[in-house]
Amino acid sequence: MAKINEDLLKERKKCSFNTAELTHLLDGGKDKTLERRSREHFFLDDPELRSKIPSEYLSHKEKYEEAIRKSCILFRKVQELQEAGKGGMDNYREILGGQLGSAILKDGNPITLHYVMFIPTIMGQGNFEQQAEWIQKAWTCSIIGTYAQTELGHGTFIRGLETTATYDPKTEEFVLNSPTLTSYKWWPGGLGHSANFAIVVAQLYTQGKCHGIHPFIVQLRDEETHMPMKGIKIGEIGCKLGMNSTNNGYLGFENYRIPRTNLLMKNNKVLPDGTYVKSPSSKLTYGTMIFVRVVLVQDCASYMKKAVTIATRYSAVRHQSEMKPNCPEPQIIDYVTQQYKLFPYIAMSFAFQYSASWLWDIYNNVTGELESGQLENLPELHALACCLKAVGTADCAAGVETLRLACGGHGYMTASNLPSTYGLATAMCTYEGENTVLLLQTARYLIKIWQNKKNIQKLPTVRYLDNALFNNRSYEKSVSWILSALQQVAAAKIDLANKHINDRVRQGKAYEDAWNETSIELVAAADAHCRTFLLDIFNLTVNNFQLISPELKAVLTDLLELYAVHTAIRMTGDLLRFTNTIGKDVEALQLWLEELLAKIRPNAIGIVDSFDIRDEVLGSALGAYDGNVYERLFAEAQKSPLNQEPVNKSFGLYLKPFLKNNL
Ligand SMILES: CCCCCCCCCCCCCCCCCCCCCC(=O)SCCNC(=O)CCNC(=O)[C@H](O)C(C)(C)COP(=O)(O)OP(=O)(O)OC[C@H]1O[C@@H](n2cnc3c(N)ncnc32)[C@H](O)[C@@H]1OP(=O)(O)O
Ligand SMILES: Cc1cc2nc3c(=O)[nH]c(=O)nc-3n(C[C@H](O)[C@H](O)[C@H](O)COP(=O)(O)OP(=O)(O)OC[C@H]3O[C@@H](n4cnc5c(N)ncnc54)[C@H](O)[C@@H]3O)c2cc1C
Repeated sequence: MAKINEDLLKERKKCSFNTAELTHLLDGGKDKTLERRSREHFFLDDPELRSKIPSEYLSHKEKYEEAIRKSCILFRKVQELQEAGKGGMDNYREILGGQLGSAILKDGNPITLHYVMFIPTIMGQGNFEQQAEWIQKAWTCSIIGTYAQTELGHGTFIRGLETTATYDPKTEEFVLNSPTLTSYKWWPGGLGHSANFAIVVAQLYTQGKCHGIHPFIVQLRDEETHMPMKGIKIGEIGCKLGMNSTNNGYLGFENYRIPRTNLLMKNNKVLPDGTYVKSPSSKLTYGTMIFVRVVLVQDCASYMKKAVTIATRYSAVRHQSEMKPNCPEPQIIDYVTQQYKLFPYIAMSFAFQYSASWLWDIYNNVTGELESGQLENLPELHALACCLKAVGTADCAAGVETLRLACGGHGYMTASNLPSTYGLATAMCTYEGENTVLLLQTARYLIKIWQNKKNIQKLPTVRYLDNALFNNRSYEKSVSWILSALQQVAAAKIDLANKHINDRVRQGKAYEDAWNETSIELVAAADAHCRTFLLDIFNLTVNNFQLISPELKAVLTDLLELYAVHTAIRMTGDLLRFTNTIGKDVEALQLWLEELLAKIRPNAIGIVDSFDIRDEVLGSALGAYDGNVYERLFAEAQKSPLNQEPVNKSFGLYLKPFLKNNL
């Protein structure tokens, strides 16, 4: 093992709690930690899954080819684990989610959509016969699918999609067409050259009537030759800010026929004669999107943990400037401004992990109810999933960028792995529902609840709104005070937005125009509501831990308090505007924040060590466990193809003649 950097050694000695205890707590138990480590060993120590050349130096085409090579090995290995009865769903979570997957494929996996959306859509939207026909093929990867919903012209407004599927009762087939350029499917992951099947979302026409968008299973390529089927126009959309090996594609149809039974018919049906049979809720078709939004919140925690581990370790190793004359240069982690860039994101990763697991439980309960035809809890789940996805991904992307900046110049190197982590994180703000649009969905729910509070006590995530407007508690240095103040802010923002919509309607505006004119406030209200949930769950979780050591409890309490105070300070204006808070209280909050940064300082390295992220997962010269930052940066530079020869041919071709001409 390489020699450990002296600063990190000292930091690790300072830690006041047992890091293994926190690792086990975060994993859900010691057995889970061991299972995870054994899974990491199984994947990361496989030489076949290593790259000889850093992916940044490959061409676009080579990147894709390497990604497909690795993806096939990766999923074959997942299948092996499943067959051996090891790990179950956790294997998929780790491979597809933020940690293992992005370690092996830094720039994204072209087959992800097969697991994250193709299979879940068949499971959620297919009837019994369709599941029997397709699930087995998909599980065993006899076919590879993607989820083709977004078009060149529409991503958000899915009722406006233009691809048509017109039923022909004579042949009992649907005929797919892309009537315009803007109707071309655009974006689906793996669609370009990887998938041979897709769930295609299209407007269903039968008996001369359009019944709105529906999901169809469509074969795109020949199963043997992989050539596009006749009537299918398909390709890749080109280079992007990040995720350059996910093979996002375009797709058009020209009178392309599929059997009637390829319409997923669990919810809506078309009978052989063309009769349309409607489901109890048109929104059941949107089920896969809820599923992905729910799992993305977990990914936010993963990316944040990764970025904060890199930046915190680097900050302990890096020395810069003089704090006092003629004294040694301090570690940059000793600058309080640096602590302010790092520690709130450590705390935030806990907040997101805990909320993600609550959301996952709520999702499972509600989808269980949907199976038995109970729909009443779907709107609350939808509203919560939308805001947590939006706030989680926005905070995660902003956090990764702050942490990259916290690493100075070296953070700008791809060898820090912060740029590609940012590429993955910022994409989440757009896909699976653009964040502003999702916050407006939550706001729509909150306004409805505000206007009719009759059943509010039955709705756990919004029941606080019943009386929060009048909380008015005087300042106390406690999480419970901050929570109560944030709840009052959320309630006041919803109330005010509601009032402004009503005022505008009274002035003669159409409700939709009044809504649009109030939408900045509506987004802010949904954001504030979401932040009350995040803090509430963090608080409940830490308070419910019974069997942990007092040392660990103290650290988690520090992190909870930091998360609370940091949130409150970011909302200072709102606190002054909507609660009893006065200037002196803001000063007290600021002092409390500084106190917490100082308390967390000696444990910072211990906490990020507890995340137990292997060096291969961090993939960073700045964040490795041994802290040998400069040696690793130097070694990474040697991998540049330009450094493989002392003189590049461009010298002879261009520089030399240019230099001569200037003599
Ligand atoms: C199986 C094995 C393994 C499993 C593995 C498991 C582990 C996995 C591990 C982790 C891996 C992660 C890795 C990820 C990698 C991902 C890669 C990239 C993926 C990216 C994919 C995409 O990017 S894929 C496209 C997503 N594209 C959108 O996301 C469009 C947004 N656009 C809308 O979503 C709608 O278009 C929008 C705006 C609502 C308006 O829709 P609209 O106009 O029809 O609706 P309205 O606004 O009129 O609303 C009418 C009423 O519907 C209500 N409602 C609306 N939505 C509802 C809903 N979903 N459920 C219930 N109710 C809903 C609403 O609340 C209203 O209710 P009410 O009337 O009562 O008020
Ligand atoms: C990396 C990546 C992977 C993707 N993978 C897939 C995939 O596998 N399958 C798939 O089908 N799609 C995929 N998508 C597409 C993605 O789901 C859409 O890009 C997303 O839903 C946003 O839609 P849009 O691009 O049409 O943005 P737009 O809706 O055009 O958004 C542009 C702007 O308009 C605003 N806006 C739009 N509507 C409203 C409104 N009602 N109120 C207020 N403001 C509004 C937005 O807030 C935003 O600021 C992917 C996208 C990315 C970036």
